[in-house]
Amino acid sequence: MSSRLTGLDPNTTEKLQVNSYAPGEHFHLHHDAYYTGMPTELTDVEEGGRTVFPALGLSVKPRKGSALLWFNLRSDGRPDLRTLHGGCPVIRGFKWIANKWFNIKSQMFRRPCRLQYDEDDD
Ligand SMILES: O=C(O)CCC(=O)C(=O)O
Ligand SMILES: [Fe+2]
Repeated sequence: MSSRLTGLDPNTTEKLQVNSYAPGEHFHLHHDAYYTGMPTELTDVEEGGRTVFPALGLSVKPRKGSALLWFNLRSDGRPDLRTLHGGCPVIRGFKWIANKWFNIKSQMFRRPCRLQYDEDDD
């Protein structure tokens, strides 16, 4: 299912990773080394638990059944530093997410390294 949504090669993915956060729990700001992750929200959270991207000015409220997809690495394999993100503390309720990680290996045919240099990539 996730390879249909992402258009990526499903052969170099990690096993589905399920994480839960109780009230007060959070995930510090970080960059992920996988090519892309697709956290899928398994629950609605009463309050808090947003996923935030401070460099992009984005904050996303967890909603049951929704998935977030972004590319941590550029097509040349270097990290895209704009993807710094974290999970804000849950205030009320519980947050459960399932993460599907795609490695960059074998994605060169689906998302080839571009010949054109794009300044937006830096
Ligand atoms: O819980 C979140 O909103 C973010 C989770 C995350 O970034 C991760 O699992 O790598
Ligand atoms: Fe992450």
